[in-house]
Amino acid sequence: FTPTLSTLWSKLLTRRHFVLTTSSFSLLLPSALSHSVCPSSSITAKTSSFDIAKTSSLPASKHSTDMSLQTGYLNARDAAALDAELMSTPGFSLEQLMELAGLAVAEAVYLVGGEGGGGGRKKRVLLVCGPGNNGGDGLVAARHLVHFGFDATIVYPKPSSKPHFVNLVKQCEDMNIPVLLAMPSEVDAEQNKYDIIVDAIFGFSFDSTSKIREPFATVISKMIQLQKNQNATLISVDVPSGWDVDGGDLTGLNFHPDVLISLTAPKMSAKKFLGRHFVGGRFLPPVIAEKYGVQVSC
Ligand SMILES: NC(=O)C1=CN([C@@H]2O[C@H](COP(=O)(O)OP(=O)(O)OC[C@H]3O[C@@H](n4cnc5c(N)ncnc54)[C@H](OP(=O)(O)O)[C@@H]3O)[C@@H](O)[C@H]2O)[C@H](O)CC1
Ligand SMILES: [K+]
Repeated sequence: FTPTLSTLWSKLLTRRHFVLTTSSFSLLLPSALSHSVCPSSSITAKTSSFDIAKTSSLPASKHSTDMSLQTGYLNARDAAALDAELMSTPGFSLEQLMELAGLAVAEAVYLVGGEGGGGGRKKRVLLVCGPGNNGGDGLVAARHLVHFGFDATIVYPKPSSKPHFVNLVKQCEDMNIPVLLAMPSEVDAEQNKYDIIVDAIFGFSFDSTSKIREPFATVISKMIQLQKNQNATLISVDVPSGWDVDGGDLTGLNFHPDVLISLTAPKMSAKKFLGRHFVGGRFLPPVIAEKYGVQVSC
C-alpha cells in the first residue's frame, strides 16, 4: 500500500483515521514498543540461548548482551511475591498491571506477526485464555490486537465470574471478537486458518504437582495440533502452559511454543526455552527490581 498525497493529507487532518489505519499504525508503533516490550537479550544469563539475531525490529543498541546481567530470572514463589508487592506498596491495581501486560503481549504479537495475512486479509489470531490472570492478559491482548488491525478470536473455556473479567469479556464482545468456550474443531480451524495462536492458559501459578485438569489438557493438545498441522506460530504468555514454572517441561508434554513473552522478568523455566523471547510489562520501580534481583536495562 503506497499512500497517495491525498490519503496522507486526510490522515493528518483526521486524527482518528490516522490512528486506525494499519499503514499509519506502523508509524506510530515503534515508540510505543520501546516502552513496553523488549528483546530478552537485555535481561539475560551466561547460560541462556536466546535468538538475539531474530529481534532485529528493535534498534541495534538494544541487542547488546550485557554479560554482567546474570540475575534476571524469577522463581515461581518470588514471581507471586513480587506481583503482590507491586499491588501493595506502590499500589498498582491488578487492572493496571493486566492492561500493561496485555498491551505488551499484543505488541510482541505484532512484532512477530507483522501486518496483513496475504490476499488482502487480516492476520488471524486465536487467543486461548485460562482461568486466572494469565487468561486475563490474553483477553486484554485480544482487544489491542483488533485495534492493531488483526482478526482476533478468543477461546475461554472456564470464564471467571470476577467483575473485572466479566468486563474484559464484554469489552472484547463489543469489539466483535468471538468468545468461544471450546477450541475450534479441525474443520473450523481448516476454514479459518489461524496464523498465530496465543497461549494465555497458565502463568506463574500453574501447579505442576498435579496433572493438567480438563478441559485444559485437551485444549493444550489441540493447540499442539494446530501449531503442527496449520503451521501456526505459537506464542506463550509468561510461561509455556503446562511447564513447571521453575523446571520447564518436566512431564514430557512436548508443548514447544515458537515465541515466549515473559512479563516483568523471565521465570526460571525460560532458561530451557530456545525460541524467540521478549520481555514485556515494564512497570517495575528500581527499588523492587533490586530487591528481587531483576535487572531490566532496556
Ligand atoms: N507482575 C506481573 O508480571 C503480572 C502478571 N500477570 C499475569 O498473571 C499470571 C499469574 O496469574 P494467576 O492468576 O496467579 O495464575 P495463572 O494465570 O497462572 O492461573 C492459575 C490457575 O490455573 C489453574 N491451574 C493451576 N494448576 C492447574 C492444573 N494442574 N491443572 C488445571 N488447572 C490448573 C487454577 O485455576 P482453577 O480455576 O482450576 O482453580 C489456578 O488458579 C502471570 O503469569 C501473568 O501472566 C498479571 O496480569 C498482572 C501482573
Ligand atoms: K501461558
